Amino acid sequence: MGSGRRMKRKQRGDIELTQKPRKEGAPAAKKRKTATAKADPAPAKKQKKAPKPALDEDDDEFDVDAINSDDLDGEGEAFDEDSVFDSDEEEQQLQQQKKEFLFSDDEDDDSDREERLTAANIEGLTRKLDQQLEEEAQAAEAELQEAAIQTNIGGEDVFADEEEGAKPLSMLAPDLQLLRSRINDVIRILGDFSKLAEPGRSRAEYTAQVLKDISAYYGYSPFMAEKLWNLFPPQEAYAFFEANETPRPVVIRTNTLKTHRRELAQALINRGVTLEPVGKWSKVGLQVFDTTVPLGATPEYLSGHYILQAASSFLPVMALQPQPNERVLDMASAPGGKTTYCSAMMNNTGVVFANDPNKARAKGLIGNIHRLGVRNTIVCTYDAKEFPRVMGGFDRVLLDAPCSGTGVISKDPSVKTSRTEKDFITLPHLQKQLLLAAIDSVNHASKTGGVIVYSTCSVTVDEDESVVQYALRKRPNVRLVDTGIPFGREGYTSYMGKNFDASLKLTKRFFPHTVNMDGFFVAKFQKVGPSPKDTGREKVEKDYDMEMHQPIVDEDEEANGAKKEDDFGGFDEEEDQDYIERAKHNAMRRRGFNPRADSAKKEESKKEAVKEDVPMEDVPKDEVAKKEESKKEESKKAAPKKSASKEEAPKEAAKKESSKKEVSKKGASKKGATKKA
Ligand SMILES: C[S@@+](CC[C@H](N)C(=O)[O-])C[C@H]1O[C@@H](n2cnc3c(N)ncnc32)[C@H](O)[C@@H]1O
Repeated sequence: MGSGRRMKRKQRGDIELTQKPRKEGAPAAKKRKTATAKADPAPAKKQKKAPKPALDEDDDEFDVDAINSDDLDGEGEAFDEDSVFDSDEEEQQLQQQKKEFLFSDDEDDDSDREERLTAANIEGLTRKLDQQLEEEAQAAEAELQEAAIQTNIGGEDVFADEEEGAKPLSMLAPDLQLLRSRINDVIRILGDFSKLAEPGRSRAEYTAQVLKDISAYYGYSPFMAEKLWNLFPPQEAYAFFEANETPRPVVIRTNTLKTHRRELAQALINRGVTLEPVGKWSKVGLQVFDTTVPLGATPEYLSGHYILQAASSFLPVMALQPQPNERVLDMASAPGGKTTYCSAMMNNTGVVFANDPNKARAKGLIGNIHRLGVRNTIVCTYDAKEFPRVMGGFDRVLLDAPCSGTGVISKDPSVKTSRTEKDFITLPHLQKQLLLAAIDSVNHASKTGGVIVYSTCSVTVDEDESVVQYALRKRPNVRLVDTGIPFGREGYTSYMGKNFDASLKLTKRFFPHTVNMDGFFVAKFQKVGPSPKDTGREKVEKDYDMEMHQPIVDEDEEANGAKKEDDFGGFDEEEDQDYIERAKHNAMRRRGFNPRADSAKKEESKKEAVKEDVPMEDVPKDEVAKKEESKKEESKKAAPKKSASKEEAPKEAAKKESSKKEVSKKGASKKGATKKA
């Protein structure tokens, strides 16, 4: 079987993030066949059976035996060769799946208990598997035929068509079969260059050829093809490009504010949805294999029991680990998959500031917040670079940064051609600014947190490791810590001649071809000291700490107390001003604002008020005296001018006289009203 289809099959089934549906302790070795499949290909049908997902937590690998059996270079990682199932083993496994369906990692107290899948779900799953097997058998047949007709590009003579005077392939409508075959050949040669390369041909020539073919075959701009190619050894780059051609599994996140995963699974199974837990690593995710109902319109969806959310999008929140009663900032939050997950993890306590400057997207965010019954969120629409000037002192900050989207090409193929070199300058620039703002917004002295998580759905080093490296350099008061995510690949510590801090290996990369998730990057920082260059920011953190250690007076009690006295006494603004101020103060604290910052602002504006012409009762008495003095001075100076414009003077005087009357009338009626009451 050719590499392409075998990998596709793998993406559908073999490399999946779902938990292995076998009894705890059953030998893991059962699931796969090994390199014999390569050396001595079994009949296609046999090889293609049993695509059931089976991935342990550390299965961050993929099958490239289809391409080349050589180990990966550089980082010493090897491709997972044993991805092909033996038909007998498959059968056993299938039987076992039918018997068992584990919700062992469910969120309830009986967390490791095995639960049986309902008959309906088994049936659905089996039907789906049968269908897959059927499709794969057909694909294998087609591939055999295809192999039989492949004669004109063969062996290692990958430059043949260019040289023999024939029109280069690039000038013809692309013959996909030929391109694919040549890509395969060149990848194989690059994998064992000294043995397989044509004498006199350089590696660069082969690379240029394969990049041209990849651009044509998969539809990337030459720039993007090269950028992504450079991330991996040749065999793996090929697997990456292939994986971008197939959609990732549909995953939903259980909203634990409203239901439990087991209940939700049962409800959806009853509606004809075939699903299973997304993997041992998540207690809330469900992978959907098949559905007879639209997942965005079920009663469970509409009543907020789940949200459609890519598995990769769980990861930054899992790394962030927001705790109940904390104060969290989600800097770039729309449409809110991660915000609402934070709220669920915090059990609707504390406060999450969900920020996104894109107002149209913020509407979607608000919609999700309402639908999912989230009540601890404040939505704001700042450019996140404005933080922490807007507010600081957070326990945790999530920056799920705007990015080029090179990790989600299967969802948005326009990324293949729309991104230019300029994007990989401007986006990292913005990401660096945002990450510094995220760091400076966190309270390093937070008793529970002091954590910043930076994530992107891009796989380019410019937007990931380079940004993190920049932040480490600019903010020595943060250090990288383990993300706590049990799978994924370590971040790069060196790339194309650039060396990064050794701690970069604590960051995590996720690739479509390794874990069958969207490409993603996650870095977790711990803030260990105040931001050094900005004492103002330190003060914000100190102020916030002091505020948080004073008891919050219950606003309702206060209001009731005030009302009791108020029943017949009328509303005297001056007398109640104290209550109003205190209530405002408490309300601000509850919402996470620093009331002191506000009172500092008020002081400022009082000073301003002296300069401007504002009502005297709003200005402190000594300021009033000063103001009176300066007014007298001013009127002395202005006197000659006034007499110069004689015609204006009477009108002005009349106006002032009538406005004085207005004011005194209003004052009288106000006093009268108070008296009446
Ligand atoms: C990757 S998306 C966020 C997805 C979101 N975290 C979720 O899980 O649903 C990036 C977001 O960054 C926002 N964004 C762009 N520029 C920004 C800026 N200067 N400050 C804050 N957010 C920004 C975009 O509007 C976009 O919604």
